[in-house]
Amino acid sequence: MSVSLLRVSSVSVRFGGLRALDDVSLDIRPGTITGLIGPNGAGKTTLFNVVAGIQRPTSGRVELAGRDVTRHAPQRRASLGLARTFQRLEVFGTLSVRENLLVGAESRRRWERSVRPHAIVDDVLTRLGLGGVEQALADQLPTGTQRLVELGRALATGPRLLLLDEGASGLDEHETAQMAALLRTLADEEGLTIALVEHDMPFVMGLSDTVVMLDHGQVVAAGTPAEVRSSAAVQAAYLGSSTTAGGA
Ligand SMILES: Nc1ncnc2c1ncn2[C@@H]1O[C@H](COP(=O)(O)OP(=O)(O)OP(=O)(O)O)[C@@H](O)[C@H]1O
Repeated sequence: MSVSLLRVSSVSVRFGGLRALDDVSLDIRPGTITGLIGPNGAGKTTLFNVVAGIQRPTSGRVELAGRDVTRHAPQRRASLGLARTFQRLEVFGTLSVRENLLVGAESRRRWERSVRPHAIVDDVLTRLGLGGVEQALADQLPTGTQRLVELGRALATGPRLLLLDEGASGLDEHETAQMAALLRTLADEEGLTIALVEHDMPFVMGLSDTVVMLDHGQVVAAGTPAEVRSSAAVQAAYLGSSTTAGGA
């Protein structure tokens, strides 16, 4: 039996009268890529926030590697192997690429005292092909490279589970394909578990092992990309749009 790395059980989040999440459950197996789709306002970011510990659920439970983390602060979850990136690019523009990655590596040292931050950064620079720009200031780099820096900073914390909130947003077709290949390699060769929110349907469907669709805070479809693509819920939500979802 394969053990879930992430288990979300019956999670609901209410903002006043609004049910942003309504009894959501999902399991993510180690080393897999899960794509989270759904129209604007479906609850995708709220679900990420619940998993990351930024949003306390009104009810339900979150387990990371078999441990109940529902009441754990974000930093404690990070120490258990959770990292996330944000919808808006969040690189430190006035720091160099190396310094950006060091922020991630230094935070890892808080819970793993033996790590050598510069060695971690060297490794991430190599894995992401960023060695040539390590001294460049992040905000002087093109969006595609900044997305890699953001990813690199998350990787430098040594995650087991990476939450990517629109990590391919703003990338051109070529960069998007490169990002997909990179994420696939991280999952297949390093066993990294990835959950991603993405509006680019070909990207999600081509990359994910499992796709989960949220609508009005509920899981309305879940399965392989082929299963989800043919589900009535997806057909209804995205009828007439084969390339993008949600319109963001
Ligand atoms: N802090 C908050 N207070 C009140 N309502 C909120 C809050 N955060 C989110 N919401 C509402 O909860 C619902 C779900 O929002 P959420 O951002 O999770 O959706 P999403 O699927 O990520 O949307 P998008 O694709 O546009 O990013 C929306 O109706 C949103 O307006």
